[in-house]
Amino acid sequence: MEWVVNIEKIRKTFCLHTQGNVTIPVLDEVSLSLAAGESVVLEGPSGAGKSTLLKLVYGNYRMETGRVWVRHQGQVVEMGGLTPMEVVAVRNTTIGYVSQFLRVIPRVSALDVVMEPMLGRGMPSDLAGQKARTLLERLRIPGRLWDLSPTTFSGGEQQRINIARGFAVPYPVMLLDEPTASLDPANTRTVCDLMEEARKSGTAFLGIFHDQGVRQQVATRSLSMAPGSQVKDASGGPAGGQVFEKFDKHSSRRLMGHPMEAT
Ligand SMILES: Nc1ncnc2c1ncn2[C@@H]1O[C@H](COP(=O)(O)OP(=O)(O)OP(=O)(O)O)[C@@H](O)[C@H]1O
Repeated sequence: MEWVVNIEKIRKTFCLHTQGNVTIPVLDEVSLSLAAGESVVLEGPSGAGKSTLLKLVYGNYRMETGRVWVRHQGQVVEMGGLTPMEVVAVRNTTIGYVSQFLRVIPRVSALDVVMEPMLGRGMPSDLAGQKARTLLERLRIPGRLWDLSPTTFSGGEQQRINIARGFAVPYPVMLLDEPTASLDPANTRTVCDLMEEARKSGTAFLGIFHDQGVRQQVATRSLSMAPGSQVKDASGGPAGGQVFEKFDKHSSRRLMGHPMEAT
């Protein structure tokens, strides 16, 4: 199937300039492609580089080597080669990102935070308001909070505002970094439902979920990231990429191999 994101041999090492130039190698020639309607879940121990990989795809970090190709409005673009304005354009229409933390803007109401991406795409405000209310209801945010700034909301409430905002408009690609971290089971189920609805409409997900039950529910494919792992393919030889273990939900088979391989 045609990819929407193609990560090609990316390498990332952090250098802590203020701490004696200590270097932290995180990603070593990681490759992965993501197709429309797929939900790829990244697994691996803390520090394996899962969040770093998402941030590289989103254009937050620069990679040392490698490329992140993205299909954006009929063109193929390479995230590392874009200007900041071009990165913003890709984020507005092609790649959505939901982390566990809401960047709260003081004095902007929860309803406005959720409506903003819809208004940004030209949706009339009455329709945007209606859709925002539906999302807030689905995510069980009490109506008395809708007109308040989320500044004082609980961690879980802020996280649900973030999710409502993230799912307010459709994106071909969504990056999810622990979006259910502080949620109760009912709201976690709602997030899984929102993901499934979007996936069926063609959204490709690349996500991190520490809850194994959520991972099993949402993944169509799982990739295991091993920090500092040797570079091997399924036959044990060099593959030019970090080892990933793949689990194909539909075939219920465990596969070992290079992540660029088709599943
Ligand atoms: N901005 C940064 N500057 C320096 N080092 C960083 C930075 N971001 C991440 N790291 C380091 O990179 C490594 C990978 O971090 P990352 O957050 O990607 O791991 P993770 O697999 O998402 O972990 P977790 O499951 O704990 O969230 C860690 O050792 C971390 O200290």
